[in-house]
Amino acid sequence: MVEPLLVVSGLAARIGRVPILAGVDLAVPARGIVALLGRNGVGKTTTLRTIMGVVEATAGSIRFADQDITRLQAHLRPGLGIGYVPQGRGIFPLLTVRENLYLGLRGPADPAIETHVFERFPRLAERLDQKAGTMSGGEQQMLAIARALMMRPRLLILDEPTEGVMPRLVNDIRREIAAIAASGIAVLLVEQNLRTALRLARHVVIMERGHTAFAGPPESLRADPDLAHRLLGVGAPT
Ligand SMILES: Nc1ncnc2c1ncn2[C@@H]1O[C@H](COP(=O)(O)OP(=O)(O)OP(=O)(O)O)[C@@H](O)[C@H]1O
Repeated sequence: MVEPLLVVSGLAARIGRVPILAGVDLAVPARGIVALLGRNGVGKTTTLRTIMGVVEATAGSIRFADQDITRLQAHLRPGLGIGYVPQGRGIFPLLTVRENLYLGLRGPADPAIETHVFERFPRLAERLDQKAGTMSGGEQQMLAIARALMMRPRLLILDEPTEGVMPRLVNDIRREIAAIAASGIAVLLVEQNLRTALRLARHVVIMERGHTAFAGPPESLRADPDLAHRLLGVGAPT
């Protein structure tokens, strides 16, 4: 059997002295979207930050593309093909759109990727010399996703990409995420909206107080409304 692209097993982490994660298990196949859900504060963001190496794993393992990266330095992880769009986007507001886009690249951009990114996000191509901080939240989110795509990731990790985005752009962003996944990039998505997550994802992982409480296809969650209610505090998913 082919190993999934990302495999997180028994992951534990602390912030300061406080244990935040204890027993996170999740797997992301090479194709499709995996949604990571859970109530506020259960540790979703900390899980993503630990995968990126910004938070140190105190136990468990992280494997990416058949390689153990649990102890790999954080700055080397994007180069393996892991794109990360953090919660709050991580855009540099005083730099231009162009400067933000090329920030992470070591050498010149691949023209094919540039074309692909600008076709996907034409608004950015029109605003290359604009200061990123003057764009709307949704446009900044698109910039953050575009910046991650410039590095040709095999896996794109998105932390609540529609948070703080005006409703008009929320659907655009969701459509782009689906299109990115359809283009063959694996996606790990933290998403607050259960319906959206179930619609987009092929696989759902739900966390509860620092560990994985459920992992399965969206259908299992739809078939068990009590589970969704218990773990997410929401009504039956449709
Ligand atoms: N810098 C920090 N210092 C202390 N505690 C923190 C820090 N960052 C996160 N925590 C705590 O760690 C726990 C997990 O936080 P995390 O942001 O990973 O959760 P989350 O599931 O992503 O929540 P949300 O949906 O609110 O973003 C929370 O209880 C939070 O209060």
